[in-house]
Amino acid sequence: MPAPTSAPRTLYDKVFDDHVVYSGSGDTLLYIDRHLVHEVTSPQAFEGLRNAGRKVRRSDCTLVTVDHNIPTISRKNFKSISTFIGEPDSRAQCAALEDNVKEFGLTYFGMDDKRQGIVHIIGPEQGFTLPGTTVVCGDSHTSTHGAFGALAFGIGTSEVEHVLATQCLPQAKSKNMRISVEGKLAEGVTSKDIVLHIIGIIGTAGGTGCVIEFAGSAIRNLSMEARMSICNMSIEGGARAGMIAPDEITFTYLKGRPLSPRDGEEWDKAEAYWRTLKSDAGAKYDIEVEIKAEDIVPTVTWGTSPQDTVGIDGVVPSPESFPEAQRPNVVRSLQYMGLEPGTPMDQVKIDKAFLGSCTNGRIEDLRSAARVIIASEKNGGPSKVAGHVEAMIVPGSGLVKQQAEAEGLDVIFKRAGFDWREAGCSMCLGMNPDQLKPQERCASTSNRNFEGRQGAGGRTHLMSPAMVAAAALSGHLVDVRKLTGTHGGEDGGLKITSYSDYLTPVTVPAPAVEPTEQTAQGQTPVKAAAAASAGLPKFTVVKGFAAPMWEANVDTDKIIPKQFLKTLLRTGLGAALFWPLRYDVKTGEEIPDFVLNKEPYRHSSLLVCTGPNFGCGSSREHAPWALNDFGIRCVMAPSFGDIFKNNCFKNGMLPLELPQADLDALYEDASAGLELAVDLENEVVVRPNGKPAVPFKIDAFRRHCLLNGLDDIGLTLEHRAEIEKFEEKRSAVWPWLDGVGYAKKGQKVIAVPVGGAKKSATEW
Ligand SMILES: CC(C)[C@H](C(=O)O)[C@@H](O)C(=O)O
Ligand code: SF4
Repeated sequence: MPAPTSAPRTLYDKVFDDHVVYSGSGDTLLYIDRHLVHEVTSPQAFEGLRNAGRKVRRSDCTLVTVDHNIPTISRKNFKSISTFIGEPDSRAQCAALEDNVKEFGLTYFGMDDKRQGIVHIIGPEQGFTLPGTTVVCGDSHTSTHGAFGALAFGIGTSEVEHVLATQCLPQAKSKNMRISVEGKLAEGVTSKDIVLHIIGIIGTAGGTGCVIEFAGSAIRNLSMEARMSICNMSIEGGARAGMIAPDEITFTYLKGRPLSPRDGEEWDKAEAYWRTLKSDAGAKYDIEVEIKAEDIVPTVTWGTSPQDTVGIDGVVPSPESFPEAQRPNVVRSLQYMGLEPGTPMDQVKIDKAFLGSCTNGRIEDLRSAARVIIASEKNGGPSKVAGHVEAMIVPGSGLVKQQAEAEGLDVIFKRAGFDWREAGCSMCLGMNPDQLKPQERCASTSNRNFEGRQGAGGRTHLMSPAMVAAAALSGHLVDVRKLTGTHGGEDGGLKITSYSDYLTPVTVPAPAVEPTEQTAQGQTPVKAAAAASAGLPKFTVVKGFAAPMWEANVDTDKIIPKQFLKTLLRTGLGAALFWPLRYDVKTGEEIPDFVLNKEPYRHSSLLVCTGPNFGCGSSREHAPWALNDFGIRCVMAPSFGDIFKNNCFKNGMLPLELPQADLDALYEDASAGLELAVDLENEVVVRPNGKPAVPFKIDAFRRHCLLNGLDDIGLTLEHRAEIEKFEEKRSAVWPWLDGVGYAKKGQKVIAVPVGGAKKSATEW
């Protein structure tokens, strides 16, 4: 551990420092307290463990569920995944997860368990997510958990394997960014509007390389649910993570949760530590953004990037209102969205409404939508979902559903014509049967409006749960305040009446299951023989044609869309690389103009993109796998999405950041069909015809690993002694972090009943 410094530190600095296992010339090795696992990004990781003969180091700190692939229809007749999930690839992925949790002995909330839900909803709900912890998941929206003052970030599948095997991750320190939102929110404005407004200002690359701390009075006044919605979308702002300092609101939320520290001495000790988790006065931030709460109005998106935001009182923008370089993107977005510049946003008609996802699938989100329905009815507005609209409400977890039903919210929704579903990711991503049809337009509480995100050709407008409810009732996007009235009041007029005026709220009884002690340490010793590196192809010189691209913010949904994430393999994705740009959605034919469909670029081994933020969005390692499988081993761009960049390194690929002028020159060479050579040994890109080479510098440790094809799990395991020492200290200083789980004392892990044969002893 480094000696604590006396210089003022940020919240992020503090949590980072408290998890340093080892700090050498390369990356720092960080200890990971909590690992959440879902079915999409884990099969190849478990396979990797199996192949290397490795075990899961801390099953007591690992929590697993299914969420992305599962249907959200009634589970009344649920017997098993294999009979319930119709789509073969989805079924296979979920079945693989169930086999893996059995084989590796992990705590799993399956479809017959009320605690199942979207991975980012269940962690906080269970008290698995705690202040001051490091939390990871093979999923970009792991940033959600930062709402508790945790350092929580998305990782790729290779890193999932790394954490399973070692409970550690090599990490470089990110920059500190603070976004302060001061003042009082206007009526009808919610945390979703805050975060959409922020992303509209900073852009989807605004937080690249940073951990954002959200601060200011408007943030401090938010509930935990609202804070989670904000941190959730830090990733849409390009950041590695978002954090909010824990306070009384956090402690009250956590008290009594199944995996929270136990009341009494343990809780007191934990709370005393948590109270130290705030930025010191005078702490330095690399970037500061200040936002006035009163400037924020109910906000919606008009385009195909989360930064394409506009107030509901605004109009669809025209390409001319953007800097010239951005215009082609804007034109493409408008075309995709089927929108005419100048159209008032509140005249945009919708076909579907979706309330759910890890951004807004929590109980408060459902309450907020229910209030709008009641208020509208009271004010003589629409009380039923518009005739041409299909609207669905998908609780984020079985427990959210149970709570909502206890409060009678389901009755309000069903009476108004909303479809009331079971927990899952649902239409946020459309990896399951809930999807938009081509050109269908959806008002959605999710977090991404990328092309094809909710279904091929589907059109997504992001907004708050209150705004989605209002749009569903009105049949078009609308200012929620038109339905609720503008009565003022503490929560922006949305509490003009309460659902409880209609129905008696019932509180769901506290969980019966107590967290129990568990033999965490040493239960999964790593065999020395197994620690040997699995090895990667060496990266020395890669020479060949370079595909030229100019687009900004090429997101991973574009590199490899959701329908290809159901594979259990790392290979075979090359044919689907850039699917939405490469093939016609309707006919499946190649689009002749797309670069990879032209000669000589069908044989590219390099890619030059002049637009920034390549690989932003989701954590899917499928993106570098697809590039690799196609034959592209190096992407050159001005900047990269953080998780994508890491994922490339983990696959022996080089994401090369270069200055704009150099990229422009390389783009020209590439466009002329000339070959380039990336020479890592000498750190130069060699250009054709004797043109001056482009020099570059990459981190020495990364370079060493690439040149030698080193698998960094093996490298981490060389620090076994330091890891064990850290674990000893962790048990002494933060004892509440050990032995979480649902096992009875003496039992190593819970036996998970897969397929509903018998109820888990831990069901509550
Ligand atoms: C499937 C997963 C890799 C992905 C993510 O990382 O975000 C998904 O949750 C998403 O929202 O796109
Ligand atoms: S963003 Fe959507 S798909 Fe991704 S984890 Fe959240 S709900 Fe699931």
